[in-house]
Amino acid sequence: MNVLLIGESREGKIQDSTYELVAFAQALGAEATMFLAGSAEQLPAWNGTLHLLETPAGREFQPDAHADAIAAIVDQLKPQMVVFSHSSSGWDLAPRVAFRLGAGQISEVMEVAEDGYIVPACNAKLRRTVQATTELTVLTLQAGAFNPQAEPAGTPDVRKVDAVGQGKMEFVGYEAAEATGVDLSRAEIIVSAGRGIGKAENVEMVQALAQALGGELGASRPVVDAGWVDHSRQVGNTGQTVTPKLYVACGISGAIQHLAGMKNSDYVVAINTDKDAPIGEVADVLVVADVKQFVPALTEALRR
Ligand SMILES: Cc1cc2nc3c(=O)[nH]c(=O)nc-3n(C[C@H](O)[C@H](O)[C@H](O)COP(=O)(O)OP(=O)(O)OC[C@H]3O[C@@H](n4cnc5c(N)ncnc54)[C@H](O)[C@@H]3O)c2cc1C
Repeated sequence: MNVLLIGESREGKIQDSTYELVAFAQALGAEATMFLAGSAEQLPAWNGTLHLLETPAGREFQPDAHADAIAAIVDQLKPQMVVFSHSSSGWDLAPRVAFRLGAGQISEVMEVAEDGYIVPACNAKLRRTVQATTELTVLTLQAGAFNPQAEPAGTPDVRKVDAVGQGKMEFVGYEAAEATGVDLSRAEIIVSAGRGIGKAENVEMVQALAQALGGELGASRPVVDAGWVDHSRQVGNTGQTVTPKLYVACGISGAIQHLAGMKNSDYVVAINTDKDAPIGEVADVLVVADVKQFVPALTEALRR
C-alpha cells in the first residue's frame, strides 16, 4: 500500500505530529512518501521521498493553495491514502483535499481495526469503526494515537514542487495564546487527581506525590471544572494528550474521554477504591485503596 503523509512545519519548525504520521505508516506496513510546505533548511528527520513546497516560515498554512499542490502530487503518485494530523491545519486542509479528489474522508483516527478505522463519536462517549468506499481515502490522525517507537532519524530525498495556484484566501499569521500553566505532553511522570480525592484541599496530597516522584500534577475534568486545578493540567479529550513513562491516576474512574488523553502512557498505576473501575483496563497496576490513606503513605515511603 502507498500512502502520502502530509508533514507539518510551523514557523519553520517541524511539528512532532509529523513523526506520528510516519509511525502510522509503519504500523500499516505501508510505503510512505511525504509532502511538506516548509523550509529546505528545516526538514523532517526521516528517510524517504519528500515533496517540498518551499514556503517562508510563518506562511506554512495556505490551505487553498496547498490543497491544489497536494492534489497534483496525488494525481502523479496515485497513493491509496493521504494522511494528515488532526491538527488545526490538518482538519482544515484534509476535507479540501478529499473534496478535490472525490475521496472518502475519515477524521481523527485513534486505532486501526481489521475492518476499518476507529474514530470517536458522540463527544468521544462512543467509538465507531468506519471504512471509505472510495479508492483513495483521506485520513486525519488523533494526536498521540500513533507514537513513534524510536527517536526520529534520517535525511529525506527532497523533490521540490511548485505552487499550483494562488488559492482563494491567504493566511496572514499566527498569534500565540498567552502561555499559562504547564506543557504536560513533555512530562515523563504525571500524577493526576480525580474526583475520588474528594475535596480541593486533597490536591496538595497528590501534588506532594508528584513532587516526590519528580513529576507533574495532572487532573481529570471534574477536578478542573470544580476549580481545584488549573485547566492547563487537564488530561483527556478536552485537555492535553500525554505519553509519560509513568502515569499515576488517583481516584480517576477511567472514562473514555480521560483515557483518550493518557492511554499511550508507558506504565499506568491507578489507585481506586473500586476494583472494577474502568481505569483497571489500561492500568499496569491497580491499587485498590483509599487515595487519602495510600497516597500520603506512598509519598512518605518515597521521601524516605
Ligand atoms: C465532551 C466531553 C469531553 C470530556 N473531556 C474530558 C477530559 O478531557 N478529561 C477528563 O478527565 N474527562 C473528560 N470528560 C469527562 C468524563 O466523561 C468523566 O466524567 C471524567 O473523566 C470523570 O472524572 P473522574 O474519573 O475524576 O471522576 P469519576 O468518574 O467520578 O470517578 C471517580 C473515581 O474515584 C474513585 N474513588 C472515589 N473515592 C475514592 C477514594 N477515596 N479513593 C480512591 N478512589 C476513589 C471512584 O471509585 C471512581 O472510580 C469529558 C466529557 C465530555 C462529555
